[in-house]
Amino acid sequence: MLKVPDHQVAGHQAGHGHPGPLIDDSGRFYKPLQDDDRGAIEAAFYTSFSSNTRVPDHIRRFFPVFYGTKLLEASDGSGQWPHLVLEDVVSGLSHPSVMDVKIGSRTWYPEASEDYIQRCFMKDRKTSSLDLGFRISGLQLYGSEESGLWKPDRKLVQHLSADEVRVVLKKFVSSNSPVDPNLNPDCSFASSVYGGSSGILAQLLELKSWFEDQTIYHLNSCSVLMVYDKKKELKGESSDAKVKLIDFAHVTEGNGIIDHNFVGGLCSLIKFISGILTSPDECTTKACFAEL
Ligand SMILES: O=P(O)(O)O[C@@H]1[C@@H](OP(=O)(O)O)[C@H](OP(=O)(O)O)[C@H](O)[C@H](OP(=O)(O)O)[C@H]1OP(=O)(O)O
Ligand SMILES: Nc1ncnc2c1ncn2[C@@H]1O[C@H](COP(=O)(O)OP(=O)(O)O)[C@@H](O)[C@H]1O
Repeated sequence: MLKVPDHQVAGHQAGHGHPGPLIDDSGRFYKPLQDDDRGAIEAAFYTSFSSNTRVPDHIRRFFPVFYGTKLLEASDGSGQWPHLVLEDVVSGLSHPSVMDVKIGSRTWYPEASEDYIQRCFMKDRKTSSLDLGFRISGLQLYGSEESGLWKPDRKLVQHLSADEVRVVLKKFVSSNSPVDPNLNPDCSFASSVYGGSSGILAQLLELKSWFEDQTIYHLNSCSVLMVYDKKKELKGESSDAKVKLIDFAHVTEGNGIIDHNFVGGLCSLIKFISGILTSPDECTTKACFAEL
């Protein structure tokens, strides 16, 4: 049975004349192809990437598995619509904590239309992208049985300062309530989710070392999705923290040049996360929580 995912944290949702993603019980995520160049570019990227022998296997695991495209009844009831069939990277998690981080200080690229460049330019300048090299596009995490799911306003999280971004990255790996402005995030899962030989930081560093060298693709406006199961962390079990790259609607050819916009953003995100691991107790001002 297909259903609308409640774990979607950013991107287009059903409404305003276009369908949104769907999931099924077998762990697949169906992303509607956008009906302009973006759909064709993303489908072409997945097709090229899946068969590109220059992509090492240890890097391939950071991308959702691609199962082709399929015509499906659109989630907004508008009829049959082509969808990308992808691995649902959140499937099987009971209390999924999910954060979508759009990488790059600029989301525009020279090949785009002038109108698109102008829109991106304004968004990059107004959000944290220009200052930090990335912006949090959206997130969700479980607070507690009482407070339930915390899904802060997307527009708010995109515009945070460096201090506020640090707070959100701390909340993401904390056991205490994310909604209480008087609580300093305890970072009790930082070492298991961000740290360790297979944690999020190690995965980001592995990606970085490939992106410092690869010149095949430029991942414009692409996101890092960070995912783990908070329920497992609360029970002291391994939560299989994962990093996946998503959203390839603006990929262009690298033409022998490294994707320095992506590498820069990744380095900046890495610096924030490694700072939390080395100084989890660093005092965070109350003003930062109040905003959220
Ligand atoms: O429609 P909006 O204003 O929500 O903007 C979309 C963005 O949402 P956000 O600015 O983060 O709230 C959205 O960003 P996210 O994927 O949510 O991070 C995309 O940038 C989307 O453009 P495209 O599909 O990548 O070409 C953007 O869609 P377009 O405006 O380019 O259609
Ligand atoms: N393969 C996937 N598995 C699970 N969730 C996904 C997957 N791809 C995307 N998502 C969810 O959908 C959101 C939007 O995806 P994205 O590809 O960025 O769409 P858009 O092109 O509309 O911006 C992400 O923030 C994430 O929550």
